[in-house]
Amino acid sequence: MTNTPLLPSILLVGCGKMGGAMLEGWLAHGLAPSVVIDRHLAELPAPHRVVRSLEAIPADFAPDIILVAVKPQKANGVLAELAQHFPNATLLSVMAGRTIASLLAAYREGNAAASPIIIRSMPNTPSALGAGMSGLYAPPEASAEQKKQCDQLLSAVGKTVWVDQEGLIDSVAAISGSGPAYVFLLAELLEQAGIEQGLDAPTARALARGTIYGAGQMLHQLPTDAAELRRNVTSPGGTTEAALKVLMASDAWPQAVSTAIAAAVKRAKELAS
Ligand SMILES: NC(=O)C1=CN([C@@H]2O[C@H](COP(=O)(O)OP(=O)(O)OC[C@H]3O[C@@H](n4cnc5c(N)ncnc54)[C@H](OP(=O)(O)O)[C@@H]3O)[C@@H](O)[C@H]2O)C=CC1
Ligand SMILES: O=C(O)[C@@H]1CCC=N1
Repeated sequence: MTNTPLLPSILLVGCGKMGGAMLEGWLAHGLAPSVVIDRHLAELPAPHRVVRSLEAIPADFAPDIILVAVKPQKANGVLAELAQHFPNATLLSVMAGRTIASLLAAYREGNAAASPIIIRSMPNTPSALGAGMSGLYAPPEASAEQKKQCDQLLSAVGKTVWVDQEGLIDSVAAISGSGPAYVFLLAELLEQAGIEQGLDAPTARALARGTIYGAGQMLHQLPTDAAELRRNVTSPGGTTEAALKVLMASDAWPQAVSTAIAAAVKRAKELAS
């Protein structure tokens, strides 16, 4: 554990791939005593606790933030239960698509008098390594302190940006929430293409992964535009130019990426309720 100040205390509901990735980062950072509701996790380092159900949460536990990281389609039941235990909670949702209005309606199914503040976020799995990229949106009724606590949590595991319209969280989901999957697909495809071109599998894998890591480091560390970094690799009449003529044809990557991102945003809107 580092000497940095403790992060806000949380009740983490849903400790799967995304909840688990963030928890890994937070535990490395120093989290105020927190509780995770999970059916699979065996234990957590003290003073944190894992419980199997809401009923098992210590009666005096009052988390700063309830972080909901279950599937958007499966949230209603647990939201209604949470509303009975924590009617005026600050909720941080990482669920793709689910709107604040739909989350509030589900909360009030469990307790009509509940009045939670719901902030939406869209993190990504590199948060497990402290290299996350998250977008957040807070409604006007959220206080500066509530926004600060949510930002602290996500800043502890990477970078954050705030958007000023709730609908833009769906765009964030399509770019950076899902984004690691696009990069991992590129790694898979580069590796396969390397094998097709005669490399043995471990060599193709090392080249593909090492290249994405190195290019990512350049994007991370240098202020240079991506387009200029690309041009710096592209010798006139050389190998890169030959490959980019294929990839940059208007009906190739430019169209495919734009269409793919639009499909992700459309899916987020379908998950709204
Ligand atoms: N994966 C990603 O890269 C990202 C995901 N998200 C969002 O994160 C959320 C979770 O996604 P992901 O982690 O991939 O999904 P997972 O299925 O890996 O995780 C969901 C977890 O929630 C648990 N769960 C379900 N119901 C309850 C409950 N009532 N109480 C406690 N735990 C419960 C599930 O347990 P069980 O398996 O036993 O049902 C599971 O462990 C989604 O809303 C998604 O939109 C956001 C950004 C990125
Ligand atoms: O695929 C999904 O719906 C979630 C949200 C962003 C990444 N994973």
